[in-house]
Amino acid sequence: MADSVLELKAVDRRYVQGPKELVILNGADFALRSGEMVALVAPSGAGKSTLLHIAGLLEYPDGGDVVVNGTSCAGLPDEQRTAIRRSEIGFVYQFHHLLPEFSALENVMMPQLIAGLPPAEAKERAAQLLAYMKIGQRAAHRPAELSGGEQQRVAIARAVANAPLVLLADEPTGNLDPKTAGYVFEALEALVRQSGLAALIATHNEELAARMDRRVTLAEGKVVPLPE
Ligand SMILES: Nc1ncnc2c1ncn2[C@@H]1O[C@H](COP(=O)(O)OP(=O)(O)OP(=O)(O)O)[C@@H](O)[C@H]1O
Repeated sequence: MADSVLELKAVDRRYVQGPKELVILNGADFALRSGEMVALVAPSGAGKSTLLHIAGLLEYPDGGDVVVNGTSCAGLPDEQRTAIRRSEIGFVYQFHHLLPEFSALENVMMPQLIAGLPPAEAKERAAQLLAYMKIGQRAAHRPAELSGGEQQRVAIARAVANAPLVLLADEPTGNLDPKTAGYVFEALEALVRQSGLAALIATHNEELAARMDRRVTLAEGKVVPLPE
């Protein structure tokens, strides 16, 4: 395994807005080491989602490279980027993006079935993950029958269902009240620590950010450390 499971190398991202160019990332470098949890803390509009989408191979940078577990993704064909994303990266969004017509269990099984796992194995792993997230008793419920905190716990279980190396989370507790956010973050943290995943988590929540191994922010298009 490479020392850094995820690297951004001199990543550029600009948006053109009418006559103006909005520079979001400008030669941004970042390395996420195996097993570490890093908080990305920056004001609204600074580019956190942009950085996570590029790191998660959901968007292309205008320049630079994303290296996932030693594999350079610049110039890779779409199918290979998708394959790397599916096997190595789990994504949690602020809003759960669960499939409404499927149960919690089926939602967590889905990525595993897409990856070709036999249904019985996918089901067993999904049930284990939901139990680990303390939501096993809600496995048969559809997303609309779950609370916001429960939906996010299912979304987290789904994100790690394929045993990725890296978890990227964009304000995973941003939509929850502080108490529920605390519970959900605790479950997320326990899962990340237990499975040895590396995680980059964008959050506005200073208290949660302080619990991670280190904190970074965005300044002038670059990723810079925040003081301890
Ligand atoms: N497709 C796009 N076209 C033009 N501008 C965009 C596009 N996507 C994002 N932006 C702009 O880029 C900037 C960074 O957006 P981004 O969503 O990455 O910020 P953020 O730090 O995640 O913000 P928030 O905390 O509010 O979610 C914002 O000013 C946004 O308006």
